[in-house]
Amino acid sequence: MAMALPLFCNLQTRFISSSNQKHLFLINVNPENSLQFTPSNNPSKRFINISPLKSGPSVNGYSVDNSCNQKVEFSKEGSGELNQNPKRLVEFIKDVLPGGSWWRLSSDHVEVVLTAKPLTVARALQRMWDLISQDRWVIFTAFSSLIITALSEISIPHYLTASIFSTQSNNVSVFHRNVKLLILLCITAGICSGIRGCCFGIANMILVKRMRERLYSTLLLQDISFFDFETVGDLTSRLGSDCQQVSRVIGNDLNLISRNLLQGTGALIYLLILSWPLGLCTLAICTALSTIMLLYGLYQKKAAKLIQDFGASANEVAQETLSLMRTVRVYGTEKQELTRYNHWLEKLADLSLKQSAAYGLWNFSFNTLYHSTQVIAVLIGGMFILTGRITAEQLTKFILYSEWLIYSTWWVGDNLSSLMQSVGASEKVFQLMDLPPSNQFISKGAKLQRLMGNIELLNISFSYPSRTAVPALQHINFQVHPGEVVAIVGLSGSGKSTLVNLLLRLYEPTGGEILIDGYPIKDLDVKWLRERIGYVGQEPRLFRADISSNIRYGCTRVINQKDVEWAAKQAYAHEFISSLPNGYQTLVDDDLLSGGQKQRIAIARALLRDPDILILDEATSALDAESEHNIKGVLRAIRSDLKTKRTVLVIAHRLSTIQVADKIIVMEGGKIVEVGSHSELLIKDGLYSRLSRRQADAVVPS
Ligand SMILES: Nc1ncnc2c1ncn2[C@@H]1O[C@H](COP(=O)(O)OP(=O)(O)OP(=O)(O)O)[C@@H](O)[C@H]1O
Repeated sequence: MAMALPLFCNLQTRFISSSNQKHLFLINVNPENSLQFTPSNNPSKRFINISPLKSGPSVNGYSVDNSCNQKVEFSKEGSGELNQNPKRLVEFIKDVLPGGSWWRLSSDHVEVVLTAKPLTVARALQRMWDLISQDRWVIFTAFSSLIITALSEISIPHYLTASIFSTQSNNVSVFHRNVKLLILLCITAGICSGIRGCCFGIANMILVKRMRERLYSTLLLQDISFFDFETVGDLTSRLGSDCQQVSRVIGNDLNLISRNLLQGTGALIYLLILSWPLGLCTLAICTALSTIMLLYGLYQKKAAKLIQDFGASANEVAQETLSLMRTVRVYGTEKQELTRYNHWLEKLADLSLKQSAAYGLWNFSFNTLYHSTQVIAVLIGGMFILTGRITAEQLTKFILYSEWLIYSTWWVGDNLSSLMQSVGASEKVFQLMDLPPSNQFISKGAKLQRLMGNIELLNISFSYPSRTAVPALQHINFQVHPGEVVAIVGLSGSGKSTLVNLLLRLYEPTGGEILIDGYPIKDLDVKWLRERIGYVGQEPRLFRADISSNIRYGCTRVINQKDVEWAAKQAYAHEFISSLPNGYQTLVDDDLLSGGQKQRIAIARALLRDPDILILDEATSALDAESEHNIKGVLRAIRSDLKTKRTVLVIAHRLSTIQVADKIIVMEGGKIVEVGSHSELLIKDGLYSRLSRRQADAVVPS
């Protein structure tokens, strides 16, 4: 079986960062060498995964058409060829020997030039301490009991040996005293070890909870453009498995490292006191062990970081596929999706293989060095006994303590590598946690006494942060007077929803200014403003909750069930809700209702807020003809009812919906091309009248 590693001849993905590390760019180098920059707020993001599938390069497991893709073939069935070619055999051996190319950990052909300063262990521990410091009593209790346990345990071999040798010399009183001390030490070590375990467990739980809390709240306060770059799968992976991995630091790694460091130091001092030449031999072996351990730890840290990344990518694919299960089923792409998921699983397996091999090497080194300590101790110690420099009791104590020392070194090494892994995993979590909240949540804007609903757009231009080179809106100017019903129409992709996004301040315009009641929108308190806007999006999503809660969602004024039902009646949703077995208490989610029903609930949600500005973005697209007629009735009522006078912006493809509008704005390619009433625009015989005619033709058979 041959494994193909494609060379990306026409597409390279690189990450560079500007000096403040806050702006990253994705650069696509195409064959003409023109560069496309895509900025991001998120320093940690792998914007795109370019990785080889068996058939060629891919974007997150999807194949990318790359006609001039060159392939370099590596044979997995190397052994057959290796037998025939001794030169290849030598190369193969060189590759798999420690330090060879097989051990190299590659981040899947995505070259990360710089994301943020790599996180050191000290810095990671400092960050963890910041999170947990307000409950420092747990840590102090844990460490105090750890010290008592370690000291008790390390004293046990001394009294154990002394007890045995005191019986040999028939010294009963010394024997009794030693046995009593042994019992006391065992009980103390047992109790303190229990307290230690419990306190470290609590500290762990507090750490994970705070990390998740902090990360989640940081994510919730990010600009909407941040979510254009990040995927849900990646973020949930950071919140889930990455935080869990980090939790091992206090409960496991630090706990064991401290205990063994303490006991190892105690054992070393004891050994040097017993016999310094023998002690120095053991120390030399432990130093060799520590060096190997350090290298192994660094390797594990890098591997862990990659495992987190690949795990997040696998999660991303699974999340996407499972949430689009209906599409997958209808198009019969189960196999393709499995391949896409498998792609990341294979990468994970490959990494785990390297990790296991490294673990094997580490164990081999440990075992060899451990047994050499025993041999050296018996050899040199035996000679020392023969020359009368030490007693048999001292040599026994020496062997017991040197074993203790070497095991402590091994434990420290093992847990240090686990600590490195956790630090590797925490890197992205802390990077995300460090993202500053969106400016909208920091700046305190003005709150007007009341919102009249006058909207003015002055020379507005905009391009999405993820596609800065393509303008979505260009030099838009229009005004909506209070109480007016204004419709925005145009071909798909002409920028209608983008306009709404700017009005809702989901994005900030790149040029021009929006005025609300004469005030620049960016000077107004964004929360206050949004509370006064009712918005129904193109594809309203429902929360997994009962219908009543879904309608009440986000409503800040005091309301009761009657108000909820009033809003539902206004949106012509009351009838279908009442026909459900549990009425307004029926549990729904995004999949349990039809598109039209979801839209009606969303319209009820918007109306319940009693907004001064109502924005309906294709809010009637999924409604049947009768419901649409009813909604048109709502629009008419809004226009005529002076009590509920509000400014209404309607985006609609079905031009029949918006004939009642006071003004119709026609858009094309991000620009306004026509403005007028329905009849004025028909007379103009421009884009609107063309669209109108086309829709009429589609309805009336010729
Ligand atoms: N989050 C985004 N990131 C990058 N580009 C976007 C984003 N959302 C929309 N665009 C692009 O902006 C342009 C305008 O899109 P917009 O959604 O405003 O069109 P629209 O007129 O509302 O279309 P439709 O009637 O199909 O909803 C399109 O070219 C679209 O591809």
